[in-house]
Amino acid sequence: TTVSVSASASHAIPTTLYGQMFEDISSGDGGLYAECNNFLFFSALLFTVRKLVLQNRAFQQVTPNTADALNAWTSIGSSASITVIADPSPLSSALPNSLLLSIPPDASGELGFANGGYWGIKVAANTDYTASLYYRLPSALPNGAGSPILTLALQAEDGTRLAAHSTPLLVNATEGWTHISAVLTPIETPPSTANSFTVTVAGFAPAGLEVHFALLSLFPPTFKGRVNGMRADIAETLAEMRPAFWRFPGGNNLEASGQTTATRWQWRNTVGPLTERPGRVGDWTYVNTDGLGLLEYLLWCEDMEMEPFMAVWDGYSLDGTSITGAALEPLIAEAIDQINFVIGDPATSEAAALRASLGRSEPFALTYVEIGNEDNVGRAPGTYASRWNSIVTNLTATFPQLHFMATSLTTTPVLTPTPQIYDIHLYQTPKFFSTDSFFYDSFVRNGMTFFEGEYAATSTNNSNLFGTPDQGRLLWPTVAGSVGEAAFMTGLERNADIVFAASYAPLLGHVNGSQWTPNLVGFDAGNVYKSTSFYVQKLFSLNKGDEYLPSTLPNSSTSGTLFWSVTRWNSTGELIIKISNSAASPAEMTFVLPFETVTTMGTAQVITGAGTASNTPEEPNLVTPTTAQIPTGATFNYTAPAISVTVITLSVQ
Ligand SMILES: [NH3+][C@H]1C[C@H](O)[C@@H](O)[C@@H]1CO
Repeated sequence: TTVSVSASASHAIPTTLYGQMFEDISSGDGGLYAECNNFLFFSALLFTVRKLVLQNRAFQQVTPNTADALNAWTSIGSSASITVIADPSPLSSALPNSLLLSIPPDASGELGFANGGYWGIKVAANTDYTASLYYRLPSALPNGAGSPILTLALQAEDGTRLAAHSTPLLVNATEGWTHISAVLTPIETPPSTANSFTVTVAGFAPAGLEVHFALLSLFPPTFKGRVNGMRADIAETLAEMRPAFWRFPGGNNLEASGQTTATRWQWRNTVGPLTERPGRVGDWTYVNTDGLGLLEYLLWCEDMEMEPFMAVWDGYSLDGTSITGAALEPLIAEAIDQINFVIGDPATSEAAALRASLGRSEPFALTYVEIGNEDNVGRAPGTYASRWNSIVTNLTATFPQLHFMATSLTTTPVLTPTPQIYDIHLYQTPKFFSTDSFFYDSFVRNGMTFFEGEYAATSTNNSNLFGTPDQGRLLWPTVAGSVGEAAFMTGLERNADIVFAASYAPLLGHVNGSQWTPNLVGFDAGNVYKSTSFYVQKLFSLNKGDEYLPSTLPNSSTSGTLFWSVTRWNSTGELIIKISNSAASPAEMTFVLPFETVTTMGTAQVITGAGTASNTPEEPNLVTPTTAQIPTGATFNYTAPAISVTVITLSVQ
């Protein structure tokens, strides 16, 4: 195949082209959000039947006085008993439940309870873990009872205490809640992640003891040291691909999961002190703590130098019901407040003043707001057109500088005002992606632009893209799937005059249990797993170029197996040639470049392997990119390996 390249760019490659889509789908609580204790409750849910309402660090949205409500906590000491209760004088109205530790008279020893982390807690020597909790004593201890000692500790599987902090219980803390926080710094690294966070009391009077506990938290070091921040190893992996944007909070998890609007994601419940965040029954079978909330998302975008692509709820519930007309008005007001929390002026907007009160008076950068998620005709009762009209008319009037993204099908229903942007999602087979990089070539150029907000090869079975593994569903991205996605992405670059952003979905998933596979990045308590598709996303994102150079078109028929795109960094003239070869045999290519002086040595970064090969926890680095110097020139040959992605970079004067 000979590829002749034009010297003059046809269009820019937008800086926003490659980014990340996020929603809490075994990815926030128990993942990117660094709180350890959540992991445990989350795992309890995943291990047990879906019926459970997920427990988390603050017993949010659970049924008190049930075994389920304790699911992830285990008592320490046979005479200690623990129960989750609806506290008669709760820590806050947002957190009405607490854990009651009861120790009977004449008990002795260290008694309490433990939390085993989400399939474990990673503990490393010389690392600071911030443990905190609230406690209160329902009744004063008898005089002369002395002060029982409360100990927060990290404990290894064999019972070794890795780090501990002890403090006397304030025996007169009978009415109010006492907050304690301690930094636990182990001096040794335990042999596994099967560690526990323990809370124990000792030295209590013969009369026994009752203590209420609430909002028990254990944080490891976070990305950039942010308080209530992100798990550093996962964050650093995501940062590797230098994403240009972050779509949040969903995805399905934005939506209302029941008949009522009460189950939608509500931004106000996700900001402010953790004691004021009630949590929410999310759309992926577990309760979200909402410890990862709107402000945390916005600060994360700044820490990662990403643009927020923020969604507002649009009145659609995942059960297919939706609200329109006057009933939407309060939700439109809520969306206006949500946007004002991000960009408003504290002097004129209460929501912006709330942001300022939380320490951020300056507005955040925001350009794009998505109206709902996947609210296409197939899922909504055809009310998207009226909801879009009500919402966007109001938001445009209030925020004329923002660009709103529609989530319905581009062909129907007709929307007014006419959307400037549609968010298109595409889940398909590796073969589809390998042969359909021309998806956008036929789109009319009428000013409409597109956000490919979710795409992934999900299954080898094109008649069941979301089935089970034995029906073809991919558990992990495969080389064939990643090669297909790369072919598709060469098409995104060829059509970057109308496609301004794209993100693989879902971004993150826990390898011990999640609601969706495949995911771009997997993780467990101690590790992060980079998939073959992650490497493709990273290679393309780091080697974007900023202008597209037209070249000989690939074979766009369904027999096509070889796809490429040529871009350039305008400032340096450096060329980037991305190639996807999905054929089982190598592809001989000749590149004819219209430049006088082309370097005779270029760099080729290659991802290749068996089509069914995946990076898994068992073989996390089975397929990783290799880098080689290759002979180049004004005309040069390159052999694209079978089932491979190549990114060639070469300097041109
Ligand atoms: N159903 C998929 C599409 C939806 O937007 C996401 O929540 C899901 C996983 O990426």
